Amino acid sequence: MSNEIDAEQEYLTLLYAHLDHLRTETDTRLAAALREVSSLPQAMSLRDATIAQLSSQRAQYDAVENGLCFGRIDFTDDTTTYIGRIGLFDSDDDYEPLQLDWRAPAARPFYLATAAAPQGVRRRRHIRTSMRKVTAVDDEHLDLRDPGHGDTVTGETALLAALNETRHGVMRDIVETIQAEQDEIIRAGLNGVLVVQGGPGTGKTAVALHRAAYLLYTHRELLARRGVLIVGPNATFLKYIGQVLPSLGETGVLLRTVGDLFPGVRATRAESQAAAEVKGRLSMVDVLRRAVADRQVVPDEPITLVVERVEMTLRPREVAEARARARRSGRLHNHAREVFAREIVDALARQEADRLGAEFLDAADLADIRRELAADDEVVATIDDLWPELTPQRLLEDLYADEDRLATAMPEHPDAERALLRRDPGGWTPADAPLLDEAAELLGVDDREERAREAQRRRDAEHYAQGVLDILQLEDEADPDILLAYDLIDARELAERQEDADHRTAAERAAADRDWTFGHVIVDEAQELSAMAWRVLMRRCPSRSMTLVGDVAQTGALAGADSWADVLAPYVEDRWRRTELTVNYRTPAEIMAVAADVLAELGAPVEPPESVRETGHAPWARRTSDLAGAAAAEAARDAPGSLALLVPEERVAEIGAAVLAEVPDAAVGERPDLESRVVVLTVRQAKGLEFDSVLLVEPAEIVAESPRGLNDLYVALTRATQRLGVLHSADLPPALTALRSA
Ligand SMILES: Nc1ncnc2c1ncn2[C@@H]1O[C@H](COP(=O)(O)OP(=O)(O)OP(=O)(O)O)[C@@H](O)[C@H]1O
Repeated sequence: MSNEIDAEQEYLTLLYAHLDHLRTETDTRLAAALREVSSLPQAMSLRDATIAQLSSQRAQYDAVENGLCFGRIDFTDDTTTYIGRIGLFDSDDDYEPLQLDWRAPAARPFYLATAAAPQGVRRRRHIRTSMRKVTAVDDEHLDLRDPGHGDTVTGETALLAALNETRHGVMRDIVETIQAEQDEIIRAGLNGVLVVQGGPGTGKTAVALHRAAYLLYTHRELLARRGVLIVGPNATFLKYIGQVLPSLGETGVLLRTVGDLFPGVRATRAESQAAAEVKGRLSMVDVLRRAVADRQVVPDEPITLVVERVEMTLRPREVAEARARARRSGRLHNHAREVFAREIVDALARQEADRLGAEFLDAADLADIRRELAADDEVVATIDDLWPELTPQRLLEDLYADEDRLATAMPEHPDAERALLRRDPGGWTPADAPLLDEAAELLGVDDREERAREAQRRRDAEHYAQGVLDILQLEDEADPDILLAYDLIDARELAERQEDADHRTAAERAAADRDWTFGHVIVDEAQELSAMAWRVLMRRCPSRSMTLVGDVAQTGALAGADSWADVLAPYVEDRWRRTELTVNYRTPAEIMAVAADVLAELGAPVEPPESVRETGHAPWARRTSDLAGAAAAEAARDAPGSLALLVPEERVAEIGAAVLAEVPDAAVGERPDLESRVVVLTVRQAKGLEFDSVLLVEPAEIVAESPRGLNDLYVALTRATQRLGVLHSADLPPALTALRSA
């Protein structure tokens, strides 16, 4: 085998030499572009675009430094293909491929070929490396006639080696060992809604991220322009997965929680599960509609105004008429305010005309009266009281702070009303963000000034572009057969091209723009999203090009989903595809046997995934009257790898303090550092994460804490890659019988 390693080392060295050459070449071009100076804005804009493109290229070369090449397939016709993180080509040999990008169609047999369906592959080789050194090769012989068949298929495969590695709080890519059922999903077509249902540890997150990388590679032009959005359940999770796409050389993807999708709002405030559940209900659309309507006021009594020392009266009937007209205009609240204001001014102008004697006034006099009234402070203030211009933030803050407003907006739900009442403004919760977004849809942003500025800017740009074309025309009075710039492009088009000179990535532009629509949206832990959150995502993706990965047996949020069909019916009816992942790569069989009983008790319409391996570590349970002390002692033990203590919400403070006393660098709190060896978390925080060992504290309490407590228990049990222990003072929940007998 050492000969084989030497041979692969030689090839790998050649590949790295190519990578180094590409780096140097890019650096040289980058330096040249940076030196370029021109007084022509177009030239500078082109320069900036070149710099942006070269910098991103350079970042990609750095990103693929580790594990540049990881595979090789030998075909029965004696050809060989190397597979790696990016494609490399030999410029001295007609650009023959030296290695294929893992996403290229020709690389597929590396992931799909089996002994039963070898696809012309004789041997698949996993090349394991450390830095730039080959450390091992694992061969699989797929052609049964091959003399080497049977020699090396035993022993630790690259997959098991990857699965048994210790975890350090940061998710890694799986590009070297993607399995066939995962590959099918990663490479599924771009269009339509694809649901990936899969039990814990089946690689849903990994598949979602690799799918993003695959789609960006395959549909680069469209997706670089429109952007890809990946939605995850919380900031800790996004940090956990944040390195995977960059390690695959892809940086232009927007990673967000739903709470962060409303531009300018960071939803970090905490709230009760009950309040979040109410805010997630679809009926909140009507609640917000009523809340807006409630801000369009008709007074019970006439209003007296003093304009220019003259007393005027605005009668409820006149306001009601103005409101009816404004509502009938069909415009959004902030836009219809203009109609309302005009009607109120008209009503006051009629009074003034009557006072002065209408028969003595001509049209110009009436227009003057209207203008003066419309500019009068007291009139403006009155209109503001009756039909205020509202931001989404103000609408929600005022609603939450006022029992009467809540009662009007939610007449059928007194309990829900109480859940929403809060008097201190102090920030937004994740469940508020979809409501702010919905409110923005109902209110409309008064962007007239912004639009006027934009129109003027466009006119200026076109005017300038026309000047440039005129100059080119003068300079090029040459052969009429030669196509010139102005034959191909007009001023408007040239101006539009300059617009593209906004060199922020699509992800950066999208993050700042509520009206942005993405080329593709990927949702992880999609079962957690509320009906209101789905509305936001569907607005951001009218093409419905979406990948939704999740597990309806792991739903923890009270507003989350029990069924994919229920979630999707309002948007695509039954026009969506469902696919399933069935193999659990994380949780060993010993732990999955315990978790499967909980799943059965849950009664969710899904099968437990099958574990790909055993570890030989039996899960254990121990009763103790001192939970915090026992948990801290376990945390202090010198066990290998990472350890998560998963504890009931109510006990985080107590157990966190006890653990910190023993292990001062343990991570505890709302934004824990997952790279710490010991972490104390609630199940909500641990969703989607994994650790070498898990210590579950008082499972009965975790079950009791939420109507979805059994789902939470299922999630908690399936977080470990190696070992599971349980500490309890109360009886274990009945679903943990297997553990009891263990
Ligand atoms: N093909 C693979 N090769 C190597 N590791 C894999 C593979 N598939 C999955 N894994 C590993 O299995 C673990 C679980 O994967 P992942 O977190 O994507 O699962 P999940 O389905 O999202 O789980 P959950 O539903 O519990 O959040 C990760 O460590 C991942 O790297």
